[in-house]
Amino acid sequence: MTSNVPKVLLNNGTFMPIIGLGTWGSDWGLTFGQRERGAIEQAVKDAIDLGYLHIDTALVYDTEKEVGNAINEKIRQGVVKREDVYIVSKLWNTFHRPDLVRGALMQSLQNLNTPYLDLYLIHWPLAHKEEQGLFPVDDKGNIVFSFVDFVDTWKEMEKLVDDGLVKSIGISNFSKNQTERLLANARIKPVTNQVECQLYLTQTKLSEYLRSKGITLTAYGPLGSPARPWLDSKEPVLLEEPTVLSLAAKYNKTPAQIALRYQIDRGHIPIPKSSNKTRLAENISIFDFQLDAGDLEALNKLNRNKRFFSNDENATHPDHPFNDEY
Ligand SMILES: NC(=O)C1=CN([C@@H]2O[C@H](COP(=O)(O)OP(=O)(O)OC[C@H]3O[C@@H](n4cnc5c(N)ncnc54)[C@H](OP(=O)(O)O)[C@@H]3O)[C@@H](O)[C@H]2O)C=CC1
Ligand SMILES: O=C1CO[C@H](CO)[C@@H](O)[C@@H]1O
Repeated sequence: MTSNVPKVLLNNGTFMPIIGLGTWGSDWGLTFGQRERGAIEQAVKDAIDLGYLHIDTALVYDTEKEVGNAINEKIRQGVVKREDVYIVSKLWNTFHRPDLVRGALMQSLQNLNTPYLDLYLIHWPLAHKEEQGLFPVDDKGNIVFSFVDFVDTWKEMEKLVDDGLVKSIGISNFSKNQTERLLANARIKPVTNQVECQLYLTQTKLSEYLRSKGITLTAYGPLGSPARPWLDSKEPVLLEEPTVLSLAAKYNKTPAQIALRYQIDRGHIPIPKSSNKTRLAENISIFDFQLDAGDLEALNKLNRNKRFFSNDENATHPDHPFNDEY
């Protein structure tokens, strides 16, 4: 398979394609089963045809089966081989207890119909009550917490690498302090921290910290997640920012391409989601230009530390990552 997507060298000697396809169907939020089935499967097939070789999913997205069907179909068609595709999935909060980690991974492998993952992430640093479904709630509708130490979870993640079930492991939504504590106790370093990163939340400090530790930053919601179910129509729209529009005109690119190139030029790995073939093609056509230093600085100035994924329902959990400065 030929693809013009560059790859990033990770701290364990493996390579990750520098842009990935997001597959969180933001259209159905936390209530599964209400979306049109098949859209993600078609998107992944289109994406592979267009040269995407990195697909991001998670057990909790309920898209693993569609992702797996699409990849396996493209393997059957001879478009790609398994080793060409970089598959990322995530351990959900209800499976942090060490005895549950391997079973959760096996469920993901079965859903994806693949013998191994390229990368497995701890989805959030905080745990939820085990064995009561994916969203355990009390009679008031509040999420029920669990207090498993993520270091204990990590030790099980390391064993998955030892056993060849996952090539790399990483973290998601970890703050600097949490990453620091993990590193102090880890035998295998995380290759990435997947966090929200977009023009209103540029993550300057976390990005610098992660770089100093040899950990990449994977940028989720890089387009500002415009289809999130909790969208507030009064909020400014990232892709309509005057700075973004004027740079789009200057470089003869679209606002989305500017937002994505901003991540690439900062050494991040963006994972935009699209189920539309034209936009999929647009989002990957960002390797024929570069933002100059002044323009990067102008984009940095759009930062307002605005999280679209504030995770407020977990704010009282002791491992809630966003009580830390970054
Ligand atoms: N680790 C974590 O906790 C999290 C991880 N993620 C991951 O990150 C991925 C990306 O984040 P996500 O929240 O989906 O948000 P994104 O910022 O990627 O935005 C996706 C939305 O933008 C639209 N879009 C895509 N391309 C364009 C374009 N060129 N111009 C205009 N609009 C466009 C899409 O619509 P359309 O499909 O119609 O093109 C979709 O509605 C997720 O899918 C998921 O895989 C996301 C949230 C949290
Ligand atoms: O990846 C994600 C997608 O959205 C979810 C919310 O609905 C998040 O909890 C999660 O981190």
